[in-house]
Amino acid sequence: MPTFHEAQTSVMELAQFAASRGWLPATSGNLSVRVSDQPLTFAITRSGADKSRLQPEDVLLLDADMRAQGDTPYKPSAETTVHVALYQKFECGSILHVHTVYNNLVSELYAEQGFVEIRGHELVKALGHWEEGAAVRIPIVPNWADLHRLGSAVAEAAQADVPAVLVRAHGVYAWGDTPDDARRHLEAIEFLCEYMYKLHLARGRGTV
Ligand SMILES: CSCCC(=O)C(=O)COP(=O)(O)O
Ligand SMILES: [Zn+2]
Repeated sequence: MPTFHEAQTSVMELAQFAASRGWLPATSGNLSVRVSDQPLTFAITRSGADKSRLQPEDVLLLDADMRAQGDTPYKPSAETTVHVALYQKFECGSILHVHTVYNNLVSELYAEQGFVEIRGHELVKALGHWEEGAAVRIPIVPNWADLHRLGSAVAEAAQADVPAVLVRAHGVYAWGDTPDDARRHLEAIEFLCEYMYKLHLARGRGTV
């Protein structure tokens, strides 16, 4: 498990990476790294920070009740509820939440069935599925305004073998055992969302 200082640095590096891809527009998104298990503590971005230029003080150490450890004038991410619910369900070490046009489009296209299925695509290997013709179903949950309800909905929908949940017309939560794993999963999910949307368009035009 990392120290708070190490986790803080990881959160800042992850934010730099996601921001460089344009995945954290208009202060959206939140990122966290687990620091301890029992009791649960984790480093997470503060609410409203511009995640493309985080300073160390923009990353807070919180407990499972979302109380900041140590002095800070800042409030934790409004979506800390989702991070806590996922850390309590899984032993993951890092959780990343981003808003992108492609993950939003896919969440709308497949919202009614409650998941998007990706079958037989090479990049599902990056999500841990190496078997022939593997399929993954990424759950899609409503964008509940009540953030405790949103946290419960994401955690209930989350499956151990698919490290992501889409929130309709909002964004995606992706996680992994380590910050690098979470980042790889997020990159794969974003690639696959772009692919699924463009495949949908191409099929509509009859070009594939
Ligand atoms: C300005 S984006 C709306 C809130 C949101 O969805 C988000 O991801 C950022 O919220 P935070 O409190 O973590 O800054
Ligand atoms: Zn969000």
